[in-house]
Amino acid sequence: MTDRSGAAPTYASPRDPESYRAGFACVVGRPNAGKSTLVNALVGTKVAITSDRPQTTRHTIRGIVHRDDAQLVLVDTPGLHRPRTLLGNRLNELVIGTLAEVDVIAFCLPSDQKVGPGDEFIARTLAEVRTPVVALATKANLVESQRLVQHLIEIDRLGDWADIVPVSSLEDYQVDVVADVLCSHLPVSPPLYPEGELTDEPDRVMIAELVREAALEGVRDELPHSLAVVVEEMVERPGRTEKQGPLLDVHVTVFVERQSQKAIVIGAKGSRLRDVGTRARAGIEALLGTRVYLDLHVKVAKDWQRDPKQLQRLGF
Ligand SMILES: Nc1nc2c(ncn2[C@@H]2O[C@H](COP(=O)(O)OP(=O)(O)OP(=O)(O)O)[C@@H](O)[C@H]2O)c(=O)[nH]1
Repeated sequence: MTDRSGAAPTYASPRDPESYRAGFACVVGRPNAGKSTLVNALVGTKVAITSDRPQTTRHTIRGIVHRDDAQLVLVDTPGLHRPRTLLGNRLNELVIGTLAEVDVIAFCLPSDQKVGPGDEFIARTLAEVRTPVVALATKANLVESQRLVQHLIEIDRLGDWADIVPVSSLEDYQVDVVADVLCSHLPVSPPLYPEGELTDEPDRVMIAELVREAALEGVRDELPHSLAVVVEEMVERPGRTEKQGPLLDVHVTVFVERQSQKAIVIGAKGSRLRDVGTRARAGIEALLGTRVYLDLHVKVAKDWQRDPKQLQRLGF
């Protein structure tokens, strides 16, 4: 693969090629289990989008952990959940396909919640693939030690795990242990990606996620499941002087399912959409390192979650 500038990539020179490991890990768990936060803690910078609302991670986002002894490529999956709509089905197909291809799976089970039917569903799915699974008691800082022990026992009963590790991504408790354990399951291999690369997610997907995150912020209804974002076009504005500097025009469409949801996203006299645009633009400028003019449109695509044609158009 080539990097964005087109220059020849520099690969890490492993200290000991005989023992250097590299491979893929997939992070699964029910919605809100702490998957994205774990990926960010492992990689050490924000690559996946977190929110306190379930299922905000629609796309598979990779973060890459570079170590002296290993390179761990993390695949952050959408919430693995029981399919209710066609979208749910597609997501689960995507997740299962990914599970079979990776070298190790991290299964997140939040310590502040009992092991439940959602976790059992995922455990059954994991039992179908041969990939080793490391079970993680996430958000360990949220509970007393007695409750944590109980949680670890419940996890142990749930399936056949390669390891079980309690972790808190926010408190940086045992994040390094999780990295060690995941790396121990990778094959001996030269590095797969150039050093310093954190994510190979295309800019468009990251931009769409930034807009989606901004559009969801503070909305207290069922919008998360009804919102999809498409980056239609990214073009450099012609005729800019050197003094003005480059400006990138980014045209984005936010799809909602119903007219009422469109009104929520736009807000009174467009006030909310302007805020969404301002927040998202700041993130996009930070991501791309250039000034951006963000053009946001909200469109109603009726029942897009259930319509195969619409799903394809929206990139699912
Ligand atoms: N206290 C505490 N909260 C955490 C920890 N890890 C994650 N959280 C919180 O749990 C919530 C969900 O975390 P995410 O990382 O977005 O969860 P996710 O599994 O990626 O969620 P989906 O994308 O919905 O599947 C967020 O509000 C996080 O801040 C932790 O170690 N301690």
